[in-house]
Amino acid sequence: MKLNEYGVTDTQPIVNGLDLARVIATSHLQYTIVTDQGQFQAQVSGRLANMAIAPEDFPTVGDWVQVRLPGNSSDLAIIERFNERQSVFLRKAAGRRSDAQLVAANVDWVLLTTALDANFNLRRLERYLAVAASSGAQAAIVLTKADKASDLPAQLTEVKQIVKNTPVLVCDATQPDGLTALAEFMQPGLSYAFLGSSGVGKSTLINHLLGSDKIATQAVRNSDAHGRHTTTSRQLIKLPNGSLVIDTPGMRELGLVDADVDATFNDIKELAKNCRFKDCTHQNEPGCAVQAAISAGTLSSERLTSYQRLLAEQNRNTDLRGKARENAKINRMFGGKKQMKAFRKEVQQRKHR
Ligand SMILES: Nc1nc2c(ncn2[C@@H]2O[C@H](COP(=O)(O)OP(=O)(O)OP(=O)(O)O)[C@@H](O)[C@H]2O)c(=O)[nH]1
Ligand SMILES: [Zn+2]
Repeated sequence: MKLNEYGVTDTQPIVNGLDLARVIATSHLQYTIVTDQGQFQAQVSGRLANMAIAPEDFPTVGDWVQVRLPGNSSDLAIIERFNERQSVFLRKAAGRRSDAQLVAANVDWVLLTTALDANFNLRRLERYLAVAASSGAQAAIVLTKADKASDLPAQLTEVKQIVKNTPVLVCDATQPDGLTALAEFMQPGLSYAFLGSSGVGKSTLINHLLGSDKIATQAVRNSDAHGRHTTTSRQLIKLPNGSLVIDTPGMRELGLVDADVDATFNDIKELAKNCRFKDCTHQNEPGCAVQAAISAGTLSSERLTSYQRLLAEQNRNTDLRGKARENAKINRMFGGKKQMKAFRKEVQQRKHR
């Protein structure tokens, strides 16, 4: 097994005695990693676990890590360090928790997938573009189900207006050569992730790309430290052409925890520079250049609404994430907010003695 089959080898210096590895699956706090020596089950070192305060402080699929390999191959490898992440995908944790969950790291290209059938939705594409813009990964658009397109040329024109220079790939899984454009786009050694809502055809695409290697999406069995067999689903999938697909469950339902809405709507940002008021909300202020563009037909009012909605959602989530991190820190350092206040009071009183 060669590690460089699992991605473009990272160039950060490796500490003496440690080995470079890539995380290919996670399951609770256990990780499946690949090194030049082969595949191992791993856990994080006590030092890393102690320093961690938020989910993004733990390894995730796609991470490059430095590990101490076990003497005995049935023992766990220990993850001692992280290498710097080139891209990160976060989502809002389920339920009432305002926390973020880390979904994947070091994706080179995020493939924003949307269907050309009745579910075709430009607003959803704008949302995905905003997530991609803040992730550190490059974005491409994958349009699926071309056989069900209502008007392919018109739909393509609409997409291109929104995405500017982002590559656009059209797929039809019902045709023998319907995925050629996508397959040719994907390069060996680079990591890709499909981002798109349920039913747009992501699994279908991955299975077609896997061809006769379909087996690779099935669960892998590993022995853990105690000789028990654990089953983890493989989340970093090697395609026959050498490219890699990161397909973690959370990748399919990203919210806007981390998004760059402004980057995606820089046409509106540019227009807004000409509004009379600096804090114009583009609703009914006099001298609003954005409303003027809508009246002139050069900007659609749907796009403005989409921008404002996404911006509000982004601001809400950014606040939540900052607060969640802050609370986690306080709990770790003081045991809670009350204890922190008591501690501060104590320090103040000492100063005055
Ligand atoms: N007509 C048509 N149907 C397709 C095409 N690609 C996929 N489908 C169908 O669309 C449905 C959903 O496809 P999936 O690949 O399961 O979609 P998914 O995005 O992986 O969905 P989740 O697993 O829920 O995230 C299936 O019934 C596919 O057969 C296509 O190019 N044309
Ligand atoms: Zn305005």
